[in-house]
Amino acid sequence: MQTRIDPMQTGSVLTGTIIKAIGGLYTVESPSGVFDFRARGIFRNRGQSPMVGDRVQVKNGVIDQLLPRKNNLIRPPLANLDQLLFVVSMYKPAPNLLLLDKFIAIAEYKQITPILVVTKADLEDPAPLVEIYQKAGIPVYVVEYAIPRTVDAVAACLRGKVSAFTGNSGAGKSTLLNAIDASLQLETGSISEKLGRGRHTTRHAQLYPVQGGGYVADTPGFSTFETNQYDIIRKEELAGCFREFAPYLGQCRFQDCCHTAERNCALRQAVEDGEIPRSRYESYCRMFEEAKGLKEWELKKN
Ligand SMILES: Nc1nc2c(ncn2[C@@H]2O[C@H](COP(=O)(O)OP(=O)(O)OP(=O)(O)O)[C@@H](O)[C@H]2O)c(=O)[nH]1
Ligand SMILES: [Zn+2]
Repeated sequence: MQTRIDPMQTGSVLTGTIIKAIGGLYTVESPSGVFDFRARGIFRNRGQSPMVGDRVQVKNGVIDQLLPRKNNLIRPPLANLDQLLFVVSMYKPAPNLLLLDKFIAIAEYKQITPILVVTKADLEDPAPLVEIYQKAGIPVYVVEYAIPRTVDAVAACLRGKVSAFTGNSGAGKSTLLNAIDASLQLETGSISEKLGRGRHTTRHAQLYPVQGGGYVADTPGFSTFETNQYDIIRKEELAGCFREFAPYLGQCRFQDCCHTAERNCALRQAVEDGEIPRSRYESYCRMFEEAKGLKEWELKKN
């Protein structure tokens, strides 16, 4: 624990987390309090840019050093995420498993824990979806607003972690955050108030402290996680982004097995045996085909 210091005082050093970034002004939460700082010009020269979620060192009232990042997303711009909660509704919109598996793979690739949150379970039986993802080893929460503990369970999984929510329009993100806000008591007011306003106008992200530790990230008016050219996974690395494939990798007849059409493929056998969910395997094959078509220059940006 740092002792309380005046961050503007000459010679002072402070370490904290950027919780907000607007127009070159960074809000840093530290053991000494919450302060706004600018960053040294050197970052711009190096093409580095401090991001929300970054751990930084502040010297003489200026952000002087970015501490190493665990991971980062480009859109929304966020560093050091621990977990991504994918909000998927059972009905209108219906689940799109290929899209979901793409996002999950990107999270795995960036070493962000994927978590599935199923909504509108009152409108359509969630059991088949839950079975697929539980079998895949991904944490699944089914939210039913008539049963408060199902909301509390989601709130509890946020404590002590840096989390972000994402999902299709209409999947129920705002509804969920509203419900969570009460059981979680997010500081600095309600996130949900910021959701749905100024949609697609701002792209900056913000971290909201969670009582008991941790943060929830939100991008005002924009909480959809986008895939873009930065989120491309090489075909050789793709199988490693499906956690339930792990026990079978290296077990195939051919060392360089792509697991798409080869004979004596341990992974394909596991699908036949019902050990790997078929829909997950199909997503892998679709993504593998897409990754095969990538040009080297598209991968360099990663
Ligand atoms: N029946 C039912 N309706 C729900 C549930 N969750 C959300 N809804 C409804 O679904 C609609 C969309 O929910 P929102 O929370 O606005 O969805 P969103 O993901 O925030 O959508 P965007 O703001 O477009 O990104 C609203 O009419 C909600 O009342 C649920 O669990 N059951
Ligand atoms: Zn194989």
